Amino acid sequence: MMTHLNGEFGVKTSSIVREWSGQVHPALVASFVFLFCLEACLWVRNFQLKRRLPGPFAWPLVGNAFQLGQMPHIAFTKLAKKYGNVYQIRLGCSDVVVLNGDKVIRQALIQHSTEFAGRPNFASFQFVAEGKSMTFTNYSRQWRMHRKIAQTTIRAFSSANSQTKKAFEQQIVGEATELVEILLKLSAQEKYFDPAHELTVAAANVICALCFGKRYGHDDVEFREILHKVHQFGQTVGAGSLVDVMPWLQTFPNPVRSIFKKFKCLNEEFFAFIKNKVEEHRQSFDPQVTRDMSDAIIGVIDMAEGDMELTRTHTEATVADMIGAGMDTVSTALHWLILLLAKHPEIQTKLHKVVDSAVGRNRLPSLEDRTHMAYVEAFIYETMRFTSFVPVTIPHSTTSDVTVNDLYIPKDTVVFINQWSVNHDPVIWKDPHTFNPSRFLDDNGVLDKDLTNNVMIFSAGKRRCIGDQIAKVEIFLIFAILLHQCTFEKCPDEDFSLNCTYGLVLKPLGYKIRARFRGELDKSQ
Ligand code: HEM
Repeated sequence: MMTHLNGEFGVKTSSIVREWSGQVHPALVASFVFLFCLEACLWVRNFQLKRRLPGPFAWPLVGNAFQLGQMPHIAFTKLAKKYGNVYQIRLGCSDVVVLNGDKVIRQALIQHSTEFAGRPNFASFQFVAEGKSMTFTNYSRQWRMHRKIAQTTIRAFSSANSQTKKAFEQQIVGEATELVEILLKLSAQEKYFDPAHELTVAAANVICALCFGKRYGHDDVEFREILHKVHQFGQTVGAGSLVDVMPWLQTFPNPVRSIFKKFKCLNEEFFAFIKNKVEEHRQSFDPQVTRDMSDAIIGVIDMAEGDMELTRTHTEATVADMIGAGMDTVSTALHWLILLLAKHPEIQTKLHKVVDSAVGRNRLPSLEDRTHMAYVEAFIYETMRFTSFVPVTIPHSTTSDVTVNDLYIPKDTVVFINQWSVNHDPVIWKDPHTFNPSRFLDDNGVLDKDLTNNVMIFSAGKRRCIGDQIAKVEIFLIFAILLHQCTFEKCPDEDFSLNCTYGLVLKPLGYKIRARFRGELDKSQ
């Protein structure tokens, strides 16, 4: 019934590391040696001048970049055992402080929320939404205003009142029922398949309907391309990405520079798609009728241009932030949920019983059923905790000097927040490497809210995810409907390991399942 995580998580080699192993021209080797010596001299000087935090020895030029391996969050957790929960590494030319463990991370993000609310001045961040992305800009008065507008817009279209709540719910139910149909179609003639693409389209359609009032077919070619770009984006901006910490790699041909060029292109193409959609909205904009989130943002930012520091490009960037953040994350959660469901048939049977007894067989699950399905919620929380599929947040930076755990961190330091270490912290989790949804239920089968609050997947503090509530609603409803309608069986030829690819999100490596229909709704009851 339980899955042990140790040794089960594997990883597909990151494209940077894989490509880096190629040959470079001798002249470049000479430049490399020169730079290495220069950096060594600077390093010795800095070492004598700076008050350093604990941390591993950092090699000149590359620092600790190649010590992080293919799963940086695991390497960070191992280093914490040796150097404590606050330590410093060096990545290329950047000093990076890594925060680990529940206590330290909450102390930093909640008690010192403003000090840790910055974003580093990374080269890649300047290319996201022409440098106007709320997600990737540093802490400032303008950023606070930008974030407030984005948050208020999300609330207005998901939870502001019973009418918006119902409309949002109906949109999700529509996507989930279409998803069921497609999964069953793909399972025809006993076929096994990877559900990744269908889950991505379902999640993407929910956020596209909110932003543009439009959804796409599962085979739409233009949409497929956009989804692919969002996926590639996440592969480049995760912690441990070399493009930002070794800017000198951009000065001569090498695989990292190629990856960076590709990153710029995909950002331009993705932003062009968003701009085009927002421009269509501007053409037909009517201040009396707010059709969707694009209209709402146009109504606030475009219409107040001149009175506010935000421009029309910020309008487009806000929409890009929502679409970019809302697609890959929710679909990855669903991808892990189905993998773990198929991997644990005995848990799946229990979940079916819970759903049937809360909902019956004459209607589909709704949000109101949530309180009667504690075990379903527990399964979702345990999946988030166990996989920690956003293992490290988007990099933070300090906005002023700050002390954490009695250790001094200067202003403008890059900070990595290791969420995986919170979710596997042995101080708060019993057997953290065991998959056990029941850990979230008390003796009466009621969901333990204190424990669910300990799961960290949406970060905390001033940079906490602004889509957390809509993500939770979406994940619960889609998952509950899939459970109500289908049984998922794993392909017997596969070992169903928890191998994954590393990026901003950890994605399961392709796996195959089959969906079986659990029977027509009995409308006569
Ligand atoms: C399961 C789904 C999701 C997960 C696990 C997730 C997780 C995260 C994490 C870890 C961050 C970074 C926080 C930090 O840097 O400390 C973040 C930021 C963000 N998320 Fe989400 N997210 C999810 C869904 C969504 C959705 C559906 C939306 C929008 C509609 C969204 C919008 C954002 C935005 C705009 C930010 C940037 C916040 C800022 O920099 O101030 N997310 N999310």
